[in-house]
Amino acid sequence: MTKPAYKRVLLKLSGEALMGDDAYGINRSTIERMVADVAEVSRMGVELAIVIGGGNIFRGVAPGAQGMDRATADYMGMLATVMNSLALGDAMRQVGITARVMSAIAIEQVVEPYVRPKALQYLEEGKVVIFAAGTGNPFFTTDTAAALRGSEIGAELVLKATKVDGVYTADPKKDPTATRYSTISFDEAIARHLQVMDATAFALCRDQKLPIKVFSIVKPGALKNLIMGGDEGTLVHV
Ligand SMILES: Nc1ncnc2c1ncn2[C@@H]1O[C@H](COP(=O)(O)OP(=O)(O)O)[C@@H](O)[C@H]1O
Ligand SMILES: O=c1ccn([C@@H]2O[C@H](COP(=O)(O)OP(=O)(O)O)[C@@H](O)[C@H]2O)c(=O)[nH]1
Repeated sequence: MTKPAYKRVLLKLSGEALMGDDAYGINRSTIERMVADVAEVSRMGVELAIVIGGGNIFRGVAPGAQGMDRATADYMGMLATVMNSLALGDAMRQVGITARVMSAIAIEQVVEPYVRPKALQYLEEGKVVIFAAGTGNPFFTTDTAAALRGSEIGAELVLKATKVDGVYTADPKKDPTATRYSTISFDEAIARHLQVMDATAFALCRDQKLPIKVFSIVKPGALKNLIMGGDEGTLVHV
């Protein structure tokens, strides 16, 4: 059997992708499918850390948050990521994968706090680590949390799993003539204001020389193919 191309990666799962075709919340079959993909990679011996979004439950800049203090709305968004993280951790347990949820916000009765050496220990033990509550700070996103935690744990790659299959010249949901890049530099992605990830996340990864792969969460087998070094999605590089 050929070996995985990576030893340690950080996977960013979009909260909205968890909705599947539902209007909000967590779609059961969608989470089960995602977990099956993650479990397959974890069983190959790849050390896997996950950051999950919260957009399926709450988004700080959503219409429902209109008139709210931005920081308060963002804290609600971070708490939403804790719920998704718990759901994901439990779904992993059900397929026999040991996962540990660590929160950037102290809520000790619910999940253990994020402590970097502990996270590294779990990864070395082959456990999947799920980083909840984003960066713990308002005005940031879970994409930035992925860049931050990915840098902290020395991941070789940030994998951004999303609804589109890569980075396009424009938002493919709005512009059907948009074309996909197979690779793009951080500087170009930032300069062109490509909205697939926020500029803070791009800039942090650029400074840390941490490449990002944007790929489809909907395409079956894409995660495994990517881990095996296959051509998938868009590589964002220094
Ligand atoms: N240049 C672009 N290339 C690819 N996707 C883009 C681009 N600009 C905007 N998008 C949008 O960004 C979304 C991906 O962002 P993502 O963070 O996964 O969504 P979420 O906000 O649910 O986390 C896609 O659904 C796509 O419609
Ligand atoms: O470090 C962080 C991470 C997230 N959030 C809030 O949590 C929400 C959900 O995260 P995100 O939008 O990144 O999730 P996704 O797009 O992946 O569903 C955001 O809108 C923010 O309001 C935040 O304030 N700080």
